[in-house]
Amino acid sequence: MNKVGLVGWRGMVGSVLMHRMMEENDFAHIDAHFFTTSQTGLLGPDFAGTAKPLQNANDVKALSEMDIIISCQGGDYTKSVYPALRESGWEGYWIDAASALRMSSDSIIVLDPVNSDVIKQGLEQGVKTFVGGNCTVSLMLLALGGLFEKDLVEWVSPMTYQAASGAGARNMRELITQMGDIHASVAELLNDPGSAILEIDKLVADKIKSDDLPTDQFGVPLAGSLIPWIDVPMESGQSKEEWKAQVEANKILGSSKSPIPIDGLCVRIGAMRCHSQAMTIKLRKDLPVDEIERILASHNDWVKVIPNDRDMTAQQLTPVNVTGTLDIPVGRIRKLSMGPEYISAFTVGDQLLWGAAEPLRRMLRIILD
Ligand SMILES: NC(=O)C1=CN([C@@H]2O[C@H](COP(=O)(O)OP(=O)(O)OC[C@H]3O[C@@H](n4cnc5c(N)ncnc54)[C@H](OP(=O)(O)O)[C@@H]3O)[C@@H](O)[C@H]2O)C=CC1
Ligand SMILES: N[C@@H](CC(=O)OP(=O)(O)O)C(=O)O
Repeated sequence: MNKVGLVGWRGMVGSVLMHRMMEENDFAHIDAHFFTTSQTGLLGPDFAGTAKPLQNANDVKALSEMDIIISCQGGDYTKSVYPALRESGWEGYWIDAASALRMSSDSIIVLDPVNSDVIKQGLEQGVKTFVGGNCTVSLMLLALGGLFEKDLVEWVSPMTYQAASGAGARNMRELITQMGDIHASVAELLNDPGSAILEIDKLVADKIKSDDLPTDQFGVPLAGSLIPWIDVPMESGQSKEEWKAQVEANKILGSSKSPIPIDGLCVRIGAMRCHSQAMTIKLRKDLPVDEIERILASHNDWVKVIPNDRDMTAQQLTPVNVTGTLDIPVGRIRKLSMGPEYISAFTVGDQLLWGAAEPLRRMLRIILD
């Protein structure tokens, strides 16, 4: 059985990965070894049967005994350990959730329902480094996979509505704390049906702007507000999250030599773990909406076309409906007034499942099979 080293298994992404690996019985196919950067020697988890002491995730020699390593530990860890591991002569498979190695020429960004051909070819050519894509990119490609596969997309402008989880576990906690503090500041007035809504609104606005709302993680209030900037600035004026859309999507699709333009604004909103995206798409030709829907729906097992109907949209095309599932609903598909080749679409996906953990465990199974 292949020895598989798991690093970052107790973090947020890692925990979701462990849960999915248990659901899919992945541990029955591997000899799992658990590593840590901070708890070496403590008893590890029992996902794979018997719990064993945790190994040191910075010990290159111990890592080099693995056939496959999956890391959800983050980019700093990858940057510090991966080069030393490869320099030591290790030729195993490295599967990573972090962005650090995504754009390297010797890595492949994995999203097998969309790029199984690129993955297969890479494996045949001896590629050993496989990285999960940025969450918004993977979720967009799963939703629009049918149109990309048939080369029907001239360009896409995705405008995102990204959940707090993308910024990390502490940010999720901060969002909930902000929500609670805001509610607490007007709880008495809310309980009084005769109270004036403008008074409540003023107190809420004062609370959100006040220094006592916790903002250590996001830097500014998110509850009752939004943040139209994610990640660091690029010279182009894009945020790094916006820059990733085109470069990563085209690398996944294998179209980097003549890239499809993909660009829009990325916005953090007060959702918990589902990213949503409103997309303007220019098609290469005028297609009827029902044909577009058929192409989208038949691309993979997780995409689900939601008819452009008010009630169905409000019930099904939401973070609340999608959270904790692998579903990729896509709806609001209609022609835009700019012309017959212009369509809108809206999609939602769980950014910890298809956005982070799921492509990694599927890559593991592809290597094992
Ligand atoms: N959050 C996201 O949406 C996405 C994240 N990623 C990538 O995954 C990386 C990890 O992200 P994420 O899972 O959110 O990070 P977390 O902060 O949840 O976990 C990272 C590591 O922190 C250590 N840690 C310290 N204290 C605790 C604690 N109380 N509970 C759990 N872990 C603890 C663990 O390492 P140890 O056991 O060694 O101490 C853990 O593996 C990111 O840096 C990013 O590169 C990729 C896609 C999406
Ligand atoms: N940046 C994403 C989450 C993430 O971890 O992205 P990446 O894997 O590209 O670093 C967000 O904030 O929603």
